[in-house]
Amino acid sequence: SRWKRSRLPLPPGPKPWPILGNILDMPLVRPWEKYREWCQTYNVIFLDLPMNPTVILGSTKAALDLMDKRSNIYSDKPTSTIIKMLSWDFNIAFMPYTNRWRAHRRMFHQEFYQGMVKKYQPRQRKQARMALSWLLEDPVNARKHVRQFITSIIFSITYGKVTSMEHEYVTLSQTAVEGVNLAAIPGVWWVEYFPILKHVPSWVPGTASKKFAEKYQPSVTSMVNKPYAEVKAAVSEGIAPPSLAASLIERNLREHGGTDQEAVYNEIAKNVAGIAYAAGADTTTSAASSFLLAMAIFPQVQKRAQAELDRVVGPSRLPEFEDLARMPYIQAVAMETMRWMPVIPFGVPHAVTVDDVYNGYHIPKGSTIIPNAWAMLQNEDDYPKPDLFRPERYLDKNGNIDPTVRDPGTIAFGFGRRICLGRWFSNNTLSIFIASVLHVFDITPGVDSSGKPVDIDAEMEGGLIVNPKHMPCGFEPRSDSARRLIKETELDSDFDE
Ligand code: HEM
Repeated sequence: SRWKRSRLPLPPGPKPWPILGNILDMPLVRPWEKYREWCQTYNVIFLDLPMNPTVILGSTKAALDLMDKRSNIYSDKPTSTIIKMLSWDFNIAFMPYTNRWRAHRRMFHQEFYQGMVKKYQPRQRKQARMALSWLLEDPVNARKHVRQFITSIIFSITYGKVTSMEHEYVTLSQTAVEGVNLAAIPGVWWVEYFPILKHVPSWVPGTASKKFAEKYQPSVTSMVNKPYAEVKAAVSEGIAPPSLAASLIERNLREHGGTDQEAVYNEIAKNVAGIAYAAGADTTTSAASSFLLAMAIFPQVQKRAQAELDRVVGPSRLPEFEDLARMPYIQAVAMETMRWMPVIPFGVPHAVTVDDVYNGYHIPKGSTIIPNAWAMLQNEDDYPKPDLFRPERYLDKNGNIDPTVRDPGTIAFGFGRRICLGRWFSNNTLSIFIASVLHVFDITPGVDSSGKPVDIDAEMEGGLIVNPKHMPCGFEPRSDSARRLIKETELDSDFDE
């Protein structure tokens, strides 16, 4: 009864206990599966969590009805004690719906809107091509190479440097993202429901959140502060290579230097650069990894994609961005990648700012709204035989993209006013990688470093962001000319340590 400010009933849901509500019902592992089970009969489920009424949306219709059509009231974010304790609240995706969020979103958008991301394509193409030679030389470490090429794209655009995976900035961000991945699973941290716990010293048994924050928080702050400070110093010495951070710093000096606004703008610019890196690297790495896995499991998809590449690109060169528009099957492979193994399976929760009514149910003001993207993208009605990786589902009878089939990106990238700001950029990275890899390689499960055949299946693991549990290791050049094309990319490598 604690949330009932209306005569209407709350949405149905598992029966709560006194005081603890549904805390003990919250699934800690693969939560999206339990959410789907709860939503089997009703699209909208209510969970009574102390201090934190929570609504799970189990269908695309419910998510669009509320988070898109009513985005004026569904665009807030839940206040999370653990995210604050980790200092991850610099991330736009976790910011409340305030002027501070607007200022961050505006600045981010200026650097990553659909028309702007074209300028990043040469870097994306180059790094995707370098990944080809790494996959050829060292196929058993495919997972590392995928991460490396994507991290290099984002880091070089953001801070003007190409780094190795061992670089401090890369390891800092990996640790920071590992922290948020664990922190953002609803129900794991009791401090969310009993914030008093954050004041209990970390040596007291049972204060896991405090110890957890002590472990991860320093990496989060360093990830945001250190590379930005380095670029700032280089700008003042006049030696900064071109980068997003450098251009924001220069613009700030030009437009706000010496005014009260300078510090405000500087803080936003630092966060925007940090978010590009933090929100962009692991998400796109997950998508590119699940693409490789899907290819090893569904070889017939490779064959069809390769036939299209042979027709449009031919054997004597690698694919260019301009080719993509003429390759609907490759576009469909990219779309199916976003559906088959959703990168963020239960979305990034929103919050509703006023009491609302949906389908005759009362949705209390302040409720956390969790869109179960995985269930939406695995829904049989929209995507028949959802376990299968079938790019054909997006094509009409002439082989063109069929606009009547829902693009999984409209779910996988979130909803309404909070939809992902990096989606065009990320689509470009993924599409050029897909086209380049399929153009030159036949992908198979392969053998591991001890020569044992690699077992693969479609299992995914993780928290907020998931990754395929298994990665293929078989990357065989399709022909001599393919091998030659891969070898030519090696001449192009560059690293700044
Ligand atoms: C496969 C890749 C990616 C996926 C699946 C993904 C998914 C998402 C999702 C689900 C959200 C939350 C949306 C919501 O609250 O409804 C989000 C937010 C965001 N993403 Fe992405 N993302 C990806 C790549 C990127 C990249 C490459 C960047 C940056 C270059 C980026 C920047 C952001 C930002 C800044 C937000 C916060 C938006 C806001 O709250 O206003 N993302 N993303």
